[in-house]
Amino acid sequence: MPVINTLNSAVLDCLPLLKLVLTTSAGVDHLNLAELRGHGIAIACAGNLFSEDVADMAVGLLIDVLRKVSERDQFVRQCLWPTKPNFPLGLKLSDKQVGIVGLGKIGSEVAKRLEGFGCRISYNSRTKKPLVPYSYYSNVHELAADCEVLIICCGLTKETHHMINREVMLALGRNGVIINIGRGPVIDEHEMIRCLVEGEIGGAGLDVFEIEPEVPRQLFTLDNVVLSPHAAVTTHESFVGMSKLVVENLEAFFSNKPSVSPYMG
Ligand SMILES: O=CC(=O)O
Repeated sequence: MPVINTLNSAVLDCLPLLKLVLTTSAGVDHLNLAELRGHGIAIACAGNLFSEDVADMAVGLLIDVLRKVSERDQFVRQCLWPTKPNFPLGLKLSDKQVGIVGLGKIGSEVAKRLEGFGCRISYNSRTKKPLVPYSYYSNVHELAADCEVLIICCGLTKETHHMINREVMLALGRNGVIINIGRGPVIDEHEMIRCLVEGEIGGAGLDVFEIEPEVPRQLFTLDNVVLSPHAAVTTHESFVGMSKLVVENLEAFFSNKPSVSPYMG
């Protein structure tokens, strides 16, 4: 798994006084956690600060793909409405069987929202959550086979890298939709593009990509794909919250108190 890890052991060896790494992201896949912990360095992150915004974005992308919002927008802007009134039909969101990959805070917020839309929810995660009412699948392939939509909410680790592979996408099927607001490399992007081009899956809403900010040009040509530049967290409110959280973490650190949002993974 390619990780741009600027805080490698050579750099950390030159920083013997470093005691805290404070990242403004919720994901920590850009950090070598074992290395930092080995050097006795604490890690603080955005914690759950962005979860609601990211969940909103997941639902927004899903509605966009199913109801062709961006595609219809282009249709109107390109003045095609008067000449071509029969725009292809969209798909209904209510009653969809939705599989959530990663039922942490973001996944749970997505589930909560989609329950409100009348969707049926199931999920895959490392372990079954004792208190949730949704069906649990220990195997993401089986989850995909039983769902019409897969929403990728998990973080990127060695275990989740390319977890959504060709077989999983084929199991999701020709009408299946993938939404990714987790991390690009959780999906085998090359295979996803092949599946989209060949009609082996129905569509995708993507906020994250394998090698950002490079987005494969083939995706630009596909009407059943909605693209966003890793922007799920970018609300005014989340940025104000993040500024506050950074200050709180620094104040805690310099007062010898525990981090306000320690990375617990
Ligand atoms: O992707 C955004 C984050 O991890 O905060």
